[in-house]
Amino acid sequence: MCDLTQKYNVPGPRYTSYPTVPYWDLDSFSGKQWKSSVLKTFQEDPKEGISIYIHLPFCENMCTFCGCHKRITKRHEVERPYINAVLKEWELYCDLLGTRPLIKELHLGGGTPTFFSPENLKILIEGILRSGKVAETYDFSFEGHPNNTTKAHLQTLYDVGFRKVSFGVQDYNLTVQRAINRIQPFENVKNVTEWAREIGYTSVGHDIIYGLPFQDCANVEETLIKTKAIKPDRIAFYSYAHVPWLKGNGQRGYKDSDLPSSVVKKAQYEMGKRMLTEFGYKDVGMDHFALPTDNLYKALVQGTLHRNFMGYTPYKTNLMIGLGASSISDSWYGFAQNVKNVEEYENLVSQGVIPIFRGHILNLEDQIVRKHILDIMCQFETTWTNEEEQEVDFSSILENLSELEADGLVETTSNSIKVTEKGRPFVRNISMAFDLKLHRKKPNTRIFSMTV
Ligand SMILES: C=Cc1c2[nH]c(c1C)Cc1[nH]c(c(CCC(=O)O)c1C)Cc1[nH]c(c(C)c1CCC(=O)O)Cc1[nH]c(c(C)c1C=C)C2
Ligand SMILES: C[C@H]1O[C@@H](n2cnc3c(N)ncnc32)[C@H](O)[C@@H]1O
Ligand code: MET
Ligand code: SF4
Repeated sequence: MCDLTQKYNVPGPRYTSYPTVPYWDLDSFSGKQWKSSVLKTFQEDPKEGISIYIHLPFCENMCTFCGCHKRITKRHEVERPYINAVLKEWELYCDLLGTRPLIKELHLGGGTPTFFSPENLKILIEGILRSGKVAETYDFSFEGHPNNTTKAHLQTLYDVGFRKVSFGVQDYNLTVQRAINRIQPFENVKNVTEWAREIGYTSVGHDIIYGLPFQDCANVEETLIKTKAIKPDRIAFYSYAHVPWLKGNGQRGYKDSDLPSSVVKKAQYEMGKRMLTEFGYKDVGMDHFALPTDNLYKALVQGTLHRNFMGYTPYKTNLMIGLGASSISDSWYGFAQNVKNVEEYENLVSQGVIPIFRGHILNLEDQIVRKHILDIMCQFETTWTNEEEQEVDFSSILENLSELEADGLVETTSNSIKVTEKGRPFVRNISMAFDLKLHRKKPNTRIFSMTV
């Protein structure tokens, strides 16, 4: 296993989208095209419903491992103007759609959604729901910080329809916590998990990371043993993505040599996977484990699992609107990203402008490749048709896969591939074989994190 780990430990995308952001064709994108692609998808099937992602970018403290877009502040006066801007942006989209959309999925991410007071979160959600209708089956979720999530946060969001929450845990070891500037006692995680259950949340998730600075196998083991004691319904078991070159993400305070080697990292993953399986969790797909009772695992079994910018989700909608600074929207025919700076975001919205600054419209080849990458990520297999072969160079994809096949990670036929059990930890590498844009133009600077 070690040899394969070293062989396949290369920089690679996480495929929350295809094409990945660095490969968007910015020149042929315009706001006008974006709006018409949103409208086209919405009108194709208004009953399908839409997903909404809301980015809430503030945190009180900077965790130095974090790769998310956030702004560190203790000034809570920022809450109201930000929420007003998000509601205004939502109004701009509702005007474009011309009718109250059906909302199937709503996710609050960050940053730290629980930086905001329960009252302000209530204003936000009620404002969103006023211009939309909630679908019969719906999924509302948020990311909570165990250090500042209160019973009032959990109750308030429950009352407006939230049933799913995930908490950032990362690691329980104090040395690791000091290195990532995130002191977070087990008690805090236990409390918020228990409160969520008492209130009636049906899915509580914990995010755990391996590959953190100063973290060895024993730390991951200890973290998972503690986790077992409170048995969250879902566990995101992430590989630490070291991308200090991304502007403003704050990854600092430790040296590259403080990070576990790729061999240790792989051992942490293997051990974690073994332990989680013993504890009764199912491997759902890249990074995700769930109890068999959780709807993410049920979606995997039923073949309805989907992946978008929020990660894995049990529901697929073709239209996903991302609100807030830095959010990415997906209209199925295109992607668009909002400006990242909070002031610029608020200014543009107040002028009545949908605040996107870049995007990509998918051509036919992109659409076909995206479908197969999604199938690999969500179903671990995919099959293509003769018609698709007219548009996409599958022979070069098969060629890209030949080495992965020789290593026993995939099984291929002339028009299909299946990821083997041994190949599962390498889904990023397998997806890369389909990424024709990456093969045509290899990045000449560092962009992606390592795949292991
Ligand atoms: C809560 C924070 C977020 C996490 N993922 C996203 C957010 C807002 C969404 C997201 N993740 C990436 C992109 C860029 C689009 C793309 O390249 O497909 C978006 C919009 C990719 C990404 N995520 C992380 C990194 C370092 C990158 C870019 C480069 C790469 O692909 O390696 C780090 C990271 N962020 C989150 C997780 C769980 C994670 C690493 C495991 C959460
Ligand atoms: C939303 C979740 O994203 C994860 N997360 C944030 N930044 C990184 C990173 N650089 N590497 C891996 N996981 C990360 C954390 O586990 C957080 O809780
Ligand atoms: N900010 C929260 C935490 O760190 C949610 C996950 S990170 C986006 O716990
Ligand atoms: S991990 Fe969460 S709390 Fe920490 S900086 Fe990132 S978004 Fe903020």
